[in-house]
Amino acid sequence: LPPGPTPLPLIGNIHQLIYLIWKLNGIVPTLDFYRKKYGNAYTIWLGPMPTVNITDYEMAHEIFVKNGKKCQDRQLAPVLEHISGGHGILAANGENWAEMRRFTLLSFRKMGVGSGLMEKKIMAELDGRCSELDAEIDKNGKVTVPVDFFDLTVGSVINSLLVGKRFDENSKDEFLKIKKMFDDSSETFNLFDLNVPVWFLKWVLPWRFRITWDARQNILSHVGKEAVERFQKLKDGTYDLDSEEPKDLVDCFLAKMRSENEKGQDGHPGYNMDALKLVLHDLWLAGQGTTATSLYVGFLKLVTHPSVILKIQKELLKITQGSRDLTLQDRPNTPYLNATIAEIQRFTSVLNVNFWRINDELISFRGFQVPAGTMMTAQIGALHVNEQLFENPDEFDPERFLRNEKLLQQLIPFGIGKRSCVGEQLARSELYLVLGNLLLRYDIRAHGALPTNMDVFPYSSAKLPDTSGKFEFRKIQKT
Ligand code: HEM
Repeated sequence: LPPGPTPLPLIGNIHQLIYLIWKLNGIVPTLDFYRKKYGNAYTIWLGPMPTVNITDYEMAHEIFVKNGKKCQDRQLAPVLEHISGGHGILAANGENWAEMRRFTLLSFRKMGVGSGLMEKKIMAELDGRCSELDAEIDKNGKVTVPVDFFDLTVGSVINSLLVGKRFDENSKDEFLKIKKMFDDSSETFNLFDLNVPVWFLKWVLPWRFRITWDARQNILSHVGKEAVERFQKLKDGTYDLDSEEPKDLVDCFLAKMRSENEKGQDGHPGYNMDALKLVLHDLWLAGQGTTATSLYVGFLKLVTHPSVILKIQKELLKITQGSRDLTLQDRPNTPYLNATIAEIQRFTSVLNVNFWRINDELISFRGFQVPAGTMMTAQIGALHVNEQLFENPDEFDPERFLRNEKLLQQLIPFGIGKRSCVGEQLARSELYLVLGNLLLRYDIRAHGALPTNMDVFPYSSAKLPDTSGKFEFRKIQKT
């Protein structure tokens, strides 16, 4: 195994980890500390289990792409596996996972993700949100924009894709309720919960087990409500499916479920209502907060770097002449905006600790022999602050990606290999269209003091910034 701190029997390196996470104030600085000490591949023992952590792109590629088939299973947090029963995408493995991942990617393609159709949906949502801002600007000359704006825009896009409904003024509260449930459950979920066995939680810390269980059940019934209602209507004959032009992911799933059921014994057993709820849950969980946080952090960075805003606006005005919206087809002609989005994603790195994979065969790399059954991962957060790849990593410097084009490839905000992000195309489209078009339409500044704490729960597995920051938008007058 790669080198690492000396483990103690039974507890491994847990005592050192707890001390360092406390002393350095977070998981990413701790992983970075070990990288500096042991190199880009190092072993940390979580109790009796070794974990191999990778903080370099080339090495991550060698393991998770070249040896991709050997490590497509995820180390599932026992409590989440217990709740999901092995269904869904995030906390599933094997045939069930592969089928649901394939199904989701295919359905996304059918619904136009990565094509003009999805672009239209994103722009329609953005236009709707902007018209609310414009009404306020017409009255007061400016509008104050809190994090909810990004949350609702992204939440609406994902909700229309999944269940065909955007969040408007009437359903805004429903969105905020679901969002709060997700946030609360991520805040309480940490490194400990990722690994501890269910029996231990149930018997020794039953209140902690209840928090996770209740949160997930609540979320599942909220997110799945629409699907259950539609299934009922389908049974009553008051709803019909159009498998050629599905309205949303629920339609795609119900059509597939029907066709698999018709095959009888030969049909895939994974298509049932519990599985549908879990797929919806996973896509909502993985797709909403990540994208909205990237936009919010992006604007925090931009308003504190007004020269970057000016350069983007100059680039965008040149190609749109200020007379049309920015489209996905413009991407090859907006290198500065592309570089800025990359730098925002490097800063945001949404996971403090990436999910571990388990290799099912021995993996040899750089003289190390990692036996089957080891937990391995590319630690994205630590990789993105590795100064060997990203010089002066604490600086917000979009131009680093223009000075060295290879860097774009070495940035892996969506993970790497067989378990990389299913929503990458959708997220990239949203970041480009929302960020670019807002900068084309508005003069954007900070409203009051901005928070500097980018990780309010540095011990949790996801990175959650202080969301109290607000922005002021004023319309840019078109020439
Ligand atoms: C900026 C936005 C996003 C970022 C930074 C992001 C990042 C990630 C990362 C780092 C992973 C884990 C990869 C690994 O295990 O190596 C992941 C997995 C995943 N993401 Fe995303 N994601 C984003 C948006 C989305 C969206 C919009 C969706 C869905 C609509 C989505 C759905 C998923 C799913 C389902 C997985 C699990 C894939 C699997 O296990 O096979 N993500 N994402």
